[in-house]
Amino acid sequence: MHKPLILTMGDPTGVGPEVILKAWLSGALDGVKRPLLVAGDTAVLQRAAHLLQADCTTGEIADGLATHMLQAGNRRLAVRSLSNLPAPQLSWGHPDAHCGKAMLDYINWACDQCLKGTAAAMVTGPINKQAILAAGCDAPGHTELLARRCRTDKVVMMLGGAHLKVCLVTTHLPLKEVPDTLTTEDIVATIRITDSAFRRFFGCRNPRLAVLALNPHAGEGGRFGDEEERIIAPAIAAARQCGINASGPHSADALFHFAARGDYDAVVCMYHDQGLIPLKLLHFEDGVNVTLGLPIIRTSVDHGTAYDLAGTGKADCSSLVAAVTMAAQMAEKQ
Ligand SMILES: NC(=O)c1ccc[n+]([C@@H]2O[C@H](COP(=O)([O-])OP(=O)(O)OC[C@H]3O[C@@H](n4cnc5c(N)ncnc54)[C@H](O)[C@@H]3O)[C@@H](O)[C@H]2O)c1
Ligand SMILES: N[C@H](C(=O)O)[C@H](O)COP(=O)(O)O
Repeated sequence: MHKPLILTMGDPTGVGPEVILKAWLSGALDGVKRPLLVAGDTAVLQRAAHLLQADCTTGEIADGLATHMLQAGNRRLAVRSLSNLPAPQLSWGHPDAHCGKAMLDYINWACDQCLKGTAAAMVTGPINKQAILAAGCDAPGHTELLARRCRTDKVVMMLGGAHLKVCLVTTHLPLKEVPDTLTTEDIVATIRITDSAFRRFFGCRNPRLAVLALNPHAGEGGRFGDEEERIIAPAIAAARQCGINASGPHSADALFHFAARGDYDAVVCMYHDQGLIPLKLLHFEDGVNVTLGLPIIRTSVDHGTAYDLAGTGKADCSSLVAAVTMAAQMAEKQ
């Protein structure tokens, strides 16, 4: 029997519950060869089913990791109900600390199942970082939270679609702190983790990694900044010494064109928006967020809680479908 993929429901007041149900009800996940199990809250999922006008019933079960089952026609979805939120009273887009705690409980439980080997991978729905802070967790997102829980020092946030994959050296911090945060060691570690994950999970024998500059025109020989010469070029040289096919520092403005046409397997970016603007421009619908370097497999939707859409039934579930599909593919290579 295949181990399940656990889907964490994310913020109960955002679009997470809706995109999970939409993907399940549409049949878009039928091709996934592993059982799916939602770590969430049955009452909140029922509310999402109402929103989608789906005729969906809920029942209790005790079946492996599941405690409940949602049924719509002949479709069944296993659920581990980990919170008992007052679903009808939850206000769309306004998660309180109880919602924040629930989001954390879903993630921590799913992570622990993956660490124990009772699940093959986890796929996360979008959370609200303020709400988890209100519940006592100061991690800026899943990436850091999972790194801590798995006791892993260095992980890499990768977002990707068919045409472009970006790996970030720095993630959630003020832009003005980026230059002082970049170090040669951290860039080398990002390149190494990316290289190893692309060999293992994405079928690349010798991954072609483009490493970006920080400044315009790669610093223009020092005229527009010296991070390229001081920090980034030495990292590329060190990676190449280890046999990694890394090149750069490339000017960020032009490089994405060549990466998207297939000249590189991944682009190593110095900061969040450097990588995620081109990525979401090309792949907002079908992009997947993956944490590389963990001892477990974690993929995620590439979008957030979309409060402007929450409660309307209009959220697109393509990214969730892509994230589940990628988790299943990665699990085959575990
Ligand atoms: N994986 C995660 O947990 C994750 C990822 C990104 C952002 N976030 C969080 O989400 C919150 C909102 O962030 P944001 O506004 O930057 O990004 P967002 O992705 O929530 O919204 C940006 C825009 O994209 C649209 N959008 C998002 N998801 C969509 C979908 N499934 N279908 C159609 N349109 C969609 C929204 O309506 C909005 O116009 C923040 O708290 C952020 O930290 C969480
Ligand atoms: N930077 C991600 C994005 O914009 O999609 C996002 O905030 C996710 O962060 P975590 O996976 O760490 O929650």
